[in-house]
Amino acid sequence: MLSARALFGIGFLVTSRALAQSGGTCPLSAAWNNYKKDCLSSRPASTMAQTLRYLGQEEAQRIDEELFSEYGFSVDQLMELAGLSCATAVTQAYPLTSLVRARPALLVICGPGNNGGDGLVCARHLKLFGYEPTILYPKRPNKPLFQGLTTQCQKMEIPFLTEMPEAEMIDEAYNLVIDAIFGFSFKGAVREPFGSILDVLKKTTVPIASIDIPSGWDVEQGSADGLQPDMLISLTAPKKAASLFRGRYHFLGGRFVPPGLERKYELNLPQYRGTDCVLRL
Ligand SMILES: NC(=O)C1=CN([C@@H]2O[C@H](COP(=O)(O)OP(=O)(O)OC[C@H]3O[C@@H](n4cnc5c(N)ncnc54)[C@H](OP(=O)(O)O)[C@@H]3O)[C@@H](O)[C@H]2O)[C@@H](O)CC1
Ligand SMILES: [K+]
Repeated sequence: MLSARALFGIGFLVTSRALAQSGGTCPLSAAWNNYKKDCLSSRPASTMAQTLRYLGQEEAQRIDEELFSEYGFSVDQLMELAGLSCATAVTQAYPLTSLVRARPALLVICGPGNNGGDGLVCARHLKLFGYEPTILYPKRPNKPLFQGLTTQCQKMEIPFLTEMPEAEMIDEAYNLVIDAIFGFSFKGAVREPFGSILDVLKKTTVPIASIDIPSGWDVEQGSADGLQPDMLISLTAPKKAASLFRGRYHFLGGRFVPPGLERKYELNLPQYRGTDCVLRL
């Protein structure tokens, strides 16, 4: 038997196009809207917010290493789950029907490490979900993992830009920028070409969704004059700087933490709902 959520999903897909054209409403879309509203408005109890651990940089890196060394995961496995979480969170915060541009165009900016890899996976899933991502990937590591992810995006017919557009052009063409430039290994002053890219992003008015950490922020201290994203998707557990996030949507994703690891680091992760891979914090 199909779950209520699955029925809502099917109904949403079938009816959204017709409703967009007619401007009408129907009980099914009203039910879906209620479900969505419920997801978006369900903030955790204050006790949960108090106990969820916000990780320091070294701790986040240690957890990452343990997932691979002691728990037997591979990077591409966790990256796939992380990127899928990010794409799913984007669909919840910015559903196709809510986008202001005629085309559901998004710009995904990918950095040189695993955060950039999450961005490539996220872009691929967003394309499957009906969005039109375009990728900027200026510094590509010479490793099979990233080459494979790039090929997959190319085969999904996702265009790649050769240079960063001007801020005005981004505001005109895209509904959202996905910031997959730096994650929890970022340190020190930003080096080129990412300094110029972040300068342009700071001038844009289009919402920014940051994966794991707003890029350019110190992982623990944040950055007063840095990016101010509208959305943050914290992976595994939020990092300390996430307590300074002031945007509208903070999601937790990366539902892959084994119980022993959660206990060891006292992560106190909140309960995800049902089979969801993301949770709004
Ligand atoms: N366990 C989890 O939760 C999982 C985490 N995952 C994801 O991995 C992310 C962490 O990935 P990561 O460790 O590869 O590092 P990341 O932050 O992408 O950047 C490293 C790159 O940035 C560069 N760089 C650094 N500082 C710089 C500067 N100042 N200016 C310019 N460049 C600078 C640095 O260059 P280098 O120092 O090597 O020259 C290197 O190339 C994490 O946030 C999450 O998104 C998932 O994929 C899987 C499960
Ligand atoms: K980021």
